[in-house]
Amino acid sequence: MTEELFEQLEFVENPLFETIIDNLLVQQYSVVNNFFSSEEVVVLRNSLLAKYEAERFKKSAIGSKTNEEIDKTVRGDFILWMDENSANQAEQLFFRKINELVNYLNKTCFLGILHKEFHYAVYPTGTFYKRHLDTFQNDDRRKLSIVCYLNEDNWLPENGGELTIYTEKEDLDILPIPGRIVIFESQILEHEVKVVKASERMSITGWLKTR
Ligand SMILES: O=C(O)CCC(=O)C(=O)O
Ligand SMILES: [Fe+2]
Repeated sequence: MTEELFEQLEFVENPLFETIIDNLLVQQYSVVNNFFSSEEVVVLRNSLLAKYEAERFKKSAIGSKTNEEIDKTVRGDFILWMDENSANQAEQLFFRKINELVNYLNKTCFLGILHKEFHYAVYPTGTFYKRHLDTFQNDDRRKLSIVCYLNEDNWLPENGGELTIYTEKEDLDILPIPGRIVIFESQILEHEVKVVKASERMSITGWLKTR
């Protein structure tokens, strides 16, 4: 029997995914270290850097994918949208893992995730993304936000660039440690990227969407 067929017949509980779901239910966010191994991070970072150096990134904008406006006082990162249909090997690896999570969420939580969109992001020194809600971007179909950090191993607290999530209880500062992913409720949690003080901050950010 192929693995795929087996999966369709028997539901296998995944402890990591169960932890993510628990976290989301209790606190509306989940921080997972080593979601991507250090080898996978290297592969993904090299893919990002190759495209960044080929100048395929553009200045980020606010608004929806089709209704964009550039405002450097809000955000200063450079982005490149990923296309799953023409994914290179690194991106195939990325989407395999993300799809595993999406399928699990749909099976266990009936989240009804039908679409997803992801982009690479580079925040050069001095850039930031002011406090916002991801659904301000004219997109109320965004259900879960996912950020995956691709920085070098030696990302130090003094480099800045923390993701700060504003919960009812606290302001949570999360360092963009390589391999770490952060998942949170797009429609509920405001967040920001603090000023990057040294180095270039590299990531993949995306949204799981309904309808
Ligand atoms: O890079 C991050 O930590 C968060 C990015 C973000 O908030 C966004 O792109 O909407
Ligand atoms: Fe955001």
